[in-house]
Amino acid sequence: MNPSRHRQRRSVLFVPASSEKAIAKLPSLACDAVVFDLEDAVAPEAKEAARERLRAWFAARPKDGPELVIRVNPLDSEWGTEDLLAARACAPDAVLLPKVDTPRDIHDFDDALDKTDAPADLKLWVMIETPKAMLNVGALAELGRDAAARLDCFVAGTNDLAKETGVLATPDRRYLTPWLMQMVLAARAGGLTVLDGVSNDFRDLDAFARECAEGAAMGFDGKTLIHPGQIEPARAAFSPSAEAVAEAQAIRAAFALPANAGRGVISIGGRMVERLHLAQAERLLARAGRL
Ligand SMILES: CC(C)(COP(=O)(O)OP(=O)(O)OC[C@H]1O[C@@H](n2cnc3c(N)ncnc32)[C@H](O)[C@@H]1OP(=O)(O)O)[C@@H](O)C(=O)NCCC(=O)NCCSC(=O)C[C@H](O)C(=O)O
Ligand SMILES: [Mg+2]
Repeated sequence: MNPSRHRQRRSVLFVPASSEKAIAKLPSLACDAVVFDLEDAVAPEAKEAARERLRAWFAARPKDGPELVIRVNPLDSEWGTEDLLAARACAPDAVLLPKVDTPRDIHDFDDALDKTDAPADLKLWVMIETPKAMLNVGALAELGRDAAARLDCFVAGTNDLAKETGVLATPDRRYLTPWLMQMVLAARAGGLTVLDGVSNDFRDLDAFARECAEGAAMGFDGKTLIHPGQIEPARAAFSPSAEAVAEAQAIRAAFALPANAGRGVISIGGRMVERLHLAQAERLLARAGRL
């Protein structure tokens, strides 16, 4: 398994690459990953200066800190090639590709990266935000099954999905939820991490905490964020809770009892617990241990 797939991606903050002020704020922020945006958050006339700002920032990048990602414009847009070259020069941990429709788009981008002699450990994240990407999400995820593949992470683009489909983005996300679940399922099949979409209403942190809890329950690994105030609620929601850790420890302890050594299924507190639950508990404890 690719080591980057074990990284925590609970809180993933978008930062417009054009915003000097937002970039200057980064050392004080405790998010798991930062996505420097060259796409929708940057006006056409500001793209070139934004690339230059990124080059300068990455040249003095801190040794430790969050995972660093650059979102480029699509390769076939007027900014795509320059963005790709700037990303290559910055050497982030990953590049995030928006508006992907088909596996061909990923192959083309991968080939373009190879032509720049990009290192094999430069990862590729992909926005799932078009109707075609939704229809192809299983085939897109398949590309992550190869251990050497760059493809590492799906990011839900709920704003673009709403725009392209006409679906109403209600606060409870009732019309978007089936597609989000499909994305989680596909990501699991392909061994990818998968991040929930952004919440635009960044001042309402109660609603945001509910949306994070919902995203965690849906199986997302973390949430993409647009504002520093969203970091802490996301971190909390996507970390194993004290109750979940205690329950996992109880399952581990029960199976460690000599009386249960040869048993596949036991009962704990009136509930059936099988060895698959033990495996699940071990995974949760390992994750909690890494945090
Ligand atoms: C949404 C914002 C424009 C709001 O900005 P602002 O009004 O400045 O907020 P505050 O005054 O509350 O900011 C307080 C301080 O925090 C800094 N700040 C704000 N946002 C960020 C950030 N994202 N990263 C780092 N620092 C940030 C401010 O500079 C203030 O600093 P200080 O005064 O020194 O204390 C703004 O939050 C913003 O631009 N957010 C990011 C927007 C973005 O990147 N959008 C693109 C990605 S989302 C997307 O495209 C989704 C997807 O593709 C889809 O289809 O759904
Ligand atoms: Mg988008």
